[in-house]
Amino acid sequence: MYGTSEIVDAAAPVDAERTAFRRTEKLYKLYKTQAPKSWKNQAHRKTDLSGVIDFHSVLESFKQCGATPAGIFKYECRSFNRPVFCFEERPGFYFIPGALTDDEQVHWIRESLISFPQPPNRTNHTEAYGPIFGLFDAAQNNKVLVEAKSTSSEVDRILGYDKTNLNSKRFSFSEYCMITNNDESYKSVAASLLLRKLRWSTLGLQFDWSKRNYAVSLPHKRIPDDLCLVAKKMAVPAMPNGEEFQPEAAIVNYFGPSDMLGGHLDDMEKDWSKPIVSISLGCKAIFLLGGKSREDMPIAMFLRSGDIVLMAGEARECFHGVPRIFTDSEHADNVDLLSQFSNEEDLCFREYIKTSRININIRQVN
Ligand SMILES: O=C(O)CCC(=O)C(=O)O
Ligand SMILES: [Fe+2]
Repeated sequence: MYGTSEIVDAAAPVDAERTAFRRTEKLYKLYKTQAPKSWKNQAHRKTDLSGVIDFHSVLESFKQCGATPAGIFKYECRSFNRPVFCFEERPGFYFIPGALTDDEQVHWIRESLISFPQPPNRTNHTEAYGPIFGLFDAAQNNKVLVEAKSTSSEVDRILGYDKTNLNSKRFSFSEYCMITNNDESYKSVAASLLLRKLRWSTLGLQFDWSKRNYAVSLPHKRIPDDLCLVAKKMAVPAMPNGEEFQPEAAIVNYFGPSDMLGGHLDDMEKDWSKPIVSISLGCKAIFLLGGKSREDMPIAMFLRSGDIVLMAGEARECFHGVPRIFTDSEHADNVDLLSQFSNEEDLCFREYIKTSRININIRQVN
């Protein structure tokens, strides 16, 4: 539940200097109130959501009366048999509400947590720990990541350590009880904490965040065939006639309760006429679609689990970001999704996705 007390915006006079994108981000981002710590549920500043476009309502009213709100139109595409909406002012942006079924959402949440962070795919933890295998399973079984001291080739084999790889960091998961002898020389960290702090994993061609380009020389696997199929199928409305989308890389973003993704452009791919196919899973979020300048007023819209957006052509030049995810039961809009994880063995998925959002965005690089 949202509380009613608010913190006053300390930076009000500075606001005039900020860009329209920053001002809108500020409007929607999560602010904790300065409520006493003893309050059971920490209150949040109430956000005015009346200006946020809800494409599920747009779709419902379109079904009922065949009309769309001003500035939005239904995109007609003969080779695509589900509703797609566009903005008159943002050519190249496509919104496909409820594109994935519940079963498909469950599948991609499992894959995002189990398979996608597996080496050779890199994650935000690779830099610190080297390649780590079985993160989700380790978190589920309360394991701890421990620095491997042994140099035996057997350990190398188990850890998948490649002697030709200059990154010689080697960590592996261990039963908690195995490290209780308190040997100070061993660095260790709980798998559950690493899972909570998982921010991204990269599939296919690996993206190098420090150089902001695709590191083609890094070892990588092809994007899984089933993900390629979904991306090709969903990309159709945004593809030039007769051409097929060729998925080569994907970034998986993992959002915790107070995470946001600041305004940015994705400009490292060669051909901007090809779309980015962006899949939302888990908690509801607000997506901001700006213009070509940070000064252009962004359009705010909700993204729910199963929604897909495409950004191609001119929309590739538009700033965009995710200022907010909703993890409170009133706004998260994930009751149906959570009910899909009701078996005991699915508890760990349920606990994770109850307060998280996952975004898989798939790209054609060349
Ligand atoms: O999380 C989202 O919906 C957008 C992600 C995004 O823009 C990106 O990863 O470049
Ligand atoms: Fe992006």
